[in-house]
Amino acid sequence: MVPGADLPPEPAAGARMSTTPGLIAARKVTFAYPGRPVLADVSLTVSGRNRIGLVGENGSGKSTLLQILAGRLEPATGTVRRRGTLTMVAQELQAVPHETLGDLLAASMQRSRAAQTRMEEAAARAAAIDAGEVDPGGRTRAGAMAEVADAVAAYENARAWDADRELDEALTRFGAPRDLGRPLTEMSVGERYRVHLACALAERSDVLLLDEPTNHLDLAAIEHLTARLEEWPGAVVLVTHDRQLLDDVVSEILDLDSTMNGPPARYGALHYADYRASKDAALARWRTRFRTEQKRLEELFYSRDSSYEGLSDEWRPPKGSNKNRRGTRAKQHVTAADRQLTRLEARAVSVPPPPPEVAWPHLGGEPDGHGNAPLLLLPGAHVPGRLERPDLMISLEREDRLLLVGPNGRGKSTLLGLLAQAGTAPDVRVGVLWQESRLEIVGRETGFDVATRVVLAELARGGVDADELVPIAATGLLSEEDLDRPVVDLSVGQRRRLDLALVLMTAPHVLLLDEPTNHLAVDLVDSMTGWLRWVACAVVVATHDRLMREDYADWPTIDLG
Ligand SMILES: Nc1ncnc2c1ncn2[C@@H]1O[C@H](COP(=O)(O)OP(=O)(O)OP(=O)(O)O)[C@@H](O)[C@H]1O
Repeated sequence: MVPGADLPPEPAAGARMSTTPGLIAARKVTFAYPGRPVLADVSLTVSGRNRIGLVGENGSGKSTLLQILAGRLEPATGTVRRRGTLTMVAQELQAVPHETLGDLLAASMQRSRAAQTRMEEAAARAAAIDAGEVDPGGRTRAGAMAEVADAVAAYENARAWDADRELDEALTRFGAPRDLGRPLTEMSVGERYRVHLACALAERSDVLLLDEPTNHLDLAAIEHLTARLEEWPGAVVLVTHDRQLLDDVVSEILDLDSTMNGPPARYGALHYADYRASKDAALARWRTRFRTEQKRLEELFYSRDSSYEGLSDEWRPPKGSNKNRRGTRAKQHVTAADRQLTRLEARAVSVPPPPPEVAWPHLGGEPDGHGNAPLLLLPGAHVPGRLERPDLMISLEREDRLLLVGPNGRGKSTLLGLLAQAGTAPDVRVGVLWQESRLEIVGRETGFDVATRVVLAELARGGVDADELVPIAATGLLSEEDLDRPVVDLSVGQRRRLDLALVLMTAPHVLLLDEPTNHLAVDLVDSMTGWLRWVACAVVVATHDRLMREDYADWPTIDLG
C-alpha cells in the first residue's frame, strides 16, 4: 500500500492483461448511503504481493470499501482503477435461487478452463503453421509463437494445471459440502461461505479481497487458509476480526476509524500487538488532548462570563459616577470578552471528541433464594445425530468459566443449546449470543424498538425486574444514533453488537457465547476479552479464535474434537 504512489500507465486498448500484476488504485474515494456518510477521501493502492488488513469500528465502512475496490459499488467521488484479475468473497453471501454447488464450482473453474483452452488453441495454430498450413487469421510463425508464449504464461500464472486439485483440497480442508446437486439456498450460511472461499482460492486471481474469512472456519481450516494466504502470489486485502490472522498474514494495516487529525491511519505494523500499542497510544493522546482542551474551554467560558459580568457592573454604575471612565471601562470589557469568544470558537473545532469507550456492565447477581445450588447443571449430553457425550458433567456456579473447543460439526453449538436449557431454577437468567443471529426484525424496526420488544417480553415473562435491566444505550456497544436507525441498515458487525447488547440488557446470571469474536471490530474483541475475565457472572465461550483461546488457556476446557 503506497499512499499517493503513481500508477504504471494504463495498458493500451486491446492490450493483453492476463499477465499484468493485479493492481487497484483508489484515489480520494468518498461514499455515502442515503443519509449516512461512510467514507471520506480514502486512498489506497494495492499492488504486487501486498498484504493489507482493513480494520476499524463496526460500521466504519470496511465492507463498503472492499465492495468499492471490487467494483461492486461506485464511489460518489474519487476514482478507482483496476487491472488484472480479482476475486472477492463478501461477508454475507446471497444464494441465487436454483444455483447448485456444481454450478458454482464450474463457474469458478471457468478462468482456468479458458486459460487451458487458449493455450491448446494457440499451440494447435503454431503446429499448423509449422506443418506448412496457411493460418486463417494471417499470423506469421513468430506471431503464433508469441501467442503461445502469452497463453502459457497466463496458464502458469493462473496455475490452471493445478486448479482442480486446489479446489478439491480447499473444499476438503474447509469442511465444505461436496454434493454437486445441492442448491446453495439449502446450505447454511457457514457452508455457503466455505464453498465460496474454496472457490476463491482455486481461482488464483491477482487480487483477493476477503471479508471476514475466518468466521465460519474451524482451527484446521483457519490454518489452511493462513498457509495459502502466506504463499499467495498476488495481493490480498483482508477485513478480519481475527487478530492472529492479521499477525500471520498482513504487513500493513489501514484503520478506517477517524483519528484526532481526521483521516484514517495507516500502520506498517508487522505484528498485531504493535498495531494495538500504536493505536492505544494515539487514542490515549487524543483523550488527553481532548480533556485538556475541554478544561481550557471551561476556563475560557468562565473568564468570558466574568468579563461580561464586569461589563454589566460597569454598565450600571452608581449615579453621579465619572461618565467618561465608565465608557472606557465598558469598551475594554467588550473587547476582552469578544477576544475570548473568538479564541473559544477557534479552539472549539481543534480537537474532535474521541470515540466513546464501551461500558461493560457489572453482571453477576444471584437469582432470588438460590442458596448454594449451581446455576446450570448438565449431567451428560445426548442429542441424536448431533452430540453423544453421556460422560460430560457440567455444573456452573457464579463466576465459573468454561471454554468449549473442537472442529466444526462436533456439537459445540448443540452443547450451548443444551446449556441454555439447563438452568436449575426458573429465575436463573441465561443469556445466549448465538453464532448466527436469531433476531426477527420486523420491517424497519430500530435497535431501540427491538430492545423495547425484548424488555417487555422479559418483564411479562417475569424473568427480570425492571430495576435489574441494563439500559441498552448505557453499554456503549451502539451509539444512540445507531440504535435509532433501522436494524436492516446496520452493518453486520453493528447487528452483532446489537445482539450482544440485547443479551446483556437482561443482566444474565450465566453468559453463553458462541464464537463471540465473529464480526466484531478488533478493538472491541480486545476489550471484551478483558471484560470476560473479570465479569462476576458465569461465562461459557465456544470459540475458534486462537488469541482468545490463548488468553483463556487457564479456563477449564471441554474439547469436543
Ligand atoms: N444499505 C444500507 N443502507 C444504509 N446504511 C447502510 C447500508 N449498508 C451499510 N450501511 C451503513 O454504512 C456504514 C458502513 O457499513 P459497512 O458494512 O461498510 O461497515 P463495516 O466497517 O464493514 O462494518 P462491520 O465491521 O460491522 O462489518 C454502517 O454505518 C452501516 O450501517
